[in-house]
Amino acid sequence: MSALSPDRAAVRHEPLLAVDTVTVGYGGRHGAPVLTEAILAVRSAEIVGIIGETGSGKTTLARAVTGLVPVRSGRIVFDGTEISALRGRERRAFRRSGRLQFAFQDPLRALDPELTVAESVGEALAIAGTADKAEREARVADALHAVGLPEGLLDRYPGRLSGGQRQRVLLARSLVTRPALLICDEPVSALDAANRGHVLRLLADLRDTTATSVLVISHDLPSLAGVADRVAVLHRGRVVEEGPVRQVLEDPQDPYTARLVAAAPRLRREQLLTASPTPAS
Ligand SMILES: Nc1ncnc2c1ncn2[C@@H]1O[C@H](COP(=O)(O)OP(=O)(O)OP(=O)(O)O)[C@@H](O)[C@H]1O
Repeated sequence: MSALSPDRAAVRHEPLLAVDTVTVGYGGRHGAPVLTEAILAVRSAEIVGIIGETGSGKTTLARAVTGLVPVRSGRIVFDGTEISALRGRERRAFRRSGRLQFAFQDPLRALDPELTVAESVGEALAIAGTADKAEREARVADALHAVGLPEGLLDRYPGRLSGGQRQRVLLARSLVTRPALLICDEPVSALDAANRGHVLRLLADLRDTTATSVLVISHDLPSLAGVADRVAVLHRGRVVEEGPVRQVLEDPQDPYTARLVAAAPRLRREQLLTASPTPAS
């Protein structure tokens, strides 16, 4: 597929997630659409980045995939199920399964201040129906280990964690249900350079060791360049370009993408990927 003009071929090969000509708007059927006929495919063990300026519709796309806003037209298929058509009990069951997880934009507000790290991370498992307490504790410990957080933080409340630690707790909470697809909305925007490198590397490790697919939303092109296999460029609610990250960065076909690339700091993919992890405590 060419980088320009994302086409329906991308969704014919039954990827893990297929967003097929999806239009979304707020304020009822007469409000202007903020996402127009969006097409996107995420395959197994692939990191796909969504890039676009503020207000371009990135979060709306993620919210549509997670069922938080209804689609006006088009369909969203996840692992063979048309999730945009699920209603009521079926939709609740799908959500509870934790197969598709969404880590929100703001790590401070997304964590309940009244829950310890252990309670926060364990909550997702309890919701997913993992009743056995010992199993829950083991899975919580595994998830914390996976994101590089020491077990000593299990009993801490979010108010006593750094921004980087909170972001990792959020990731641990999303990972604990072993999702097939993880959607991260601006996972590194609140972090300093060292923590940013660590979180991006975590996402890459997750893909490589557990074949988890990740959809990463960011307005920061260098961050995406360091971790994504493919990127989709959103401009005014439309996917204007989509393709392998190197191709899109080195040979942008859409004028808007070309402007984004030209404006990005000259950070090289290799530099980001070799950023060494920093201790979390
Ligand atoms: N709940 C809502 N009700 C009405 N309009 C909304 C709502 N949420 C978002 N919008 C509008 O939809 C458009 C897309 O917003 P969205 O949050 O998806 O953009 P974004 O690309 O994620 O932006 P940012 O990078 O600033 O997070 C914007 O014009 C925004 O004002």
